[in-house]
Amino acid sequence: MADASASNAQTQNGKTRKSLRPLTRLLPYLARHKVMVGAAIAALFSAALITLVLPAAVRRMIDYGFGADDPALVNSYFAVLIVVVCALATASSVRYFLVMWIGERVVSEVRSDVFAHMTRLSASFYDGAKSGEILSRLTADTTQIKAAFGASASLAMRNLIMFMGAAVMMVVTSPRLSVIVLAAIPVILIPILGFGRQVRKRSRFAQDTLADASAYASEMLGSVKTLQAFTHEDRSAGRYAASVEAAFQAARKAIMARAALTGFAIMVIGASIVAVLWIGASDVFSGRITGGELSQFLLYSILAAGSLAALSEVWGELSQAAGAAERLSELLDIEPEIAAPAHPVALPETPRGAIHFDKVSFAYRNAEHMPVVRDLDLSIAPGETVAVVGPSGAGKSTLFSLLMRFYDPVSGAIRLNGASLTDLDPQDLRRHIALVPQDTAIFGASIAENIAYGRPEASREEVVAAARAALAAPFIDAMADGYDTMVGERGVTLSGGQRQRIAIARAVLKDAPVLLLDEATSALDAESERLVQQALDKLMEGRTTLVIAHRLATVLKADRIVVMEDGRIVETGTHADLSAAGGLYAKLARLQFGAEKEAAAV
Ligand SMILES: Nc1ncnc2c1ncn2[C@@H]1O[C@H](COP(=O)(O)OP(=O)(O)OP(=O)(O)O)[C@@H](O)[C@H]1O
Repeated sequence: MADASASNAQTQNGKTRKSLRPLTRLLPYLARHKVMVGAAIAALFSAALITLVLPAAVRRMIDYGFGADDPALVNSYFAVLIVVVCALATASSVRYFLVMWIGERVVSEVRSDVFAHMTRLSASFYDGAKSGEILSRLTADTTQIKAAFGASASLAMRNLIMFMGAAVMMVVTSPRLSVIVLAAIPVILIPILGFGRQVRKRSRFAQDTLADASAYASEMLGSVKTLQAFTHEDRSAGRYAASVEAAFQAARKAIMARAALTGFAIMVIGASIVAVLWIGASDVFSGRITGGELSQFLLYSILAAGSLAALSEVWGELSQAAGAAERLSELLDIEPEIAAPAHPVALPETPRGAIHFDKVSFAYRNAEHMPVVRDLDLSIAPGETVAVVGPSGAGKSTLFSLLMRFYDPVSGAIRLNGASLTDLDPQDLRRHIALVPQDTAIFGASIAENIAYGRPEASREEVVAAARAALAAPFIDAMADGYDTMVGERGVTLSGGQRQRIAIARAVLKDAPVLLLDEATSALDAESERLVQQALDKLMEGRTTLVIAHRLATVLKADRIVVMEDGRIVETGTHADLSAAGGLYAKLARLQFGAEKEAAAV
């Protein structure tokens, strides 16, 4: 799989980038707005053509208007000029509106598509990706594309039309002088292409560096308390500054290449204009052309030169946007590993869930040589509660991930209600499972919205009922705005016990037949733990429950205890059986629950 950082490295060597071709990826977005694009092109053509009329009008004024010594004629020329100027103003403003509209429209659709795509990528992609870097692609790269599709593309087209029109008119006005000017064009164009490649390479590098810096910033700001606790302020600031500096240096090089390109273009163009004036002036003296014709020619050559200079700048910008489009394409090209099959089986509905692990083996992709689950067989009857215990790193949470189909087993099969998970639509599967994780994700929204995450269409009454069932209602009612209280980003304003009860309320609302509980006791005081335990007991009633158990109360209540070690099930039975057997469970129970027993005895 091409993870984000690996693909950076792959494209940084420049092999895959030679042209503006990545921009073609965006053409389907333009195709959705054919009318606006057509109107923009029409406005663009009109504005360019009107501009091309101006020098001819000036020439007629000089040669006939002033020469004819007829004020009425001069007046009519000026009147026509005003009309031309009005038409130019209208066409230009319409062009500006349409072109900018298209830029904004396309980029908002690209952003939505990239985000939607990212939400579907599998867990294994995120194991190796940096969310900050992806965020940078979503914002910085799309902004560059907006510039390209808005201003730059229209500038390019306008200047191309202007250049071609002006060049034709130059030849019409004076073929002799045109030869001098047109001879300079290849001298300008060839270096432009060379510089363009340089700019593209360097700006891609600048964007990549910036994305790395963003990834670092978002990670550090996300755990700012740890950062401050270890007094890493200066070190982190230094590291970020160094990344930003590297991005600046890369950008500086890109700017230098562009500056050199602009200077070079202006020099060659200016020199050829001076040469034209020189020769043209002597032609006027010798009567080969009129003063008006020379003015007209000069205006056209200035237009042509201006367009060419603008084109060289636009080429740089479009190249930058091509780099950005390429980075986004890389993201869009990553296929989710876990996807619904072409013809997903509908999950057989039974009141509760029956789960089968059949010779399941699994290793994480980034540690393929280290199987985390080995040849595991486990059947859980509908409505049964199975407690999974085992030392840290035994593979307990991985079992949950496999059941939610965040990953697929390397071998073996997992079945829910008799259907293999790989035959199901993952969304259908996950609708049947409620997960209460160890570390609950709380979002920067209201308490009610956070609970409704379990079932977004739930009514306020249902949310309140779920909060009551999860014993979260008392602390929510005590808050200033009750269910409308906004919690800080990632729920920083809630305590550990409160967060867990919100997670339980979500699961209550989801009302799924299978419940996966990852117990966490470390964050809770005795009172909160009692409340959380009561809420969980209620939630487990009548559901098939798989619980990673850390509490004695849970294992005592479970129908069966499964003991895992090194990805294998090493013991199965009840608390009494396993304690008597004197194996791993007896040892774990002594260590883990011994203190609880003593506390209970006091
Ligand atoms: N995303 C991942 N990528 C690579 N390895 C992982 C990943 N998640 C977990 N592991 C590894 O898999 C092994 C099992 O982890 P798992 O979280 O399933 O254990 P656990 O029994 O739930 O442990 P704990 O009780 O400490 O939560 C560990 O060695 C861990 O390092």
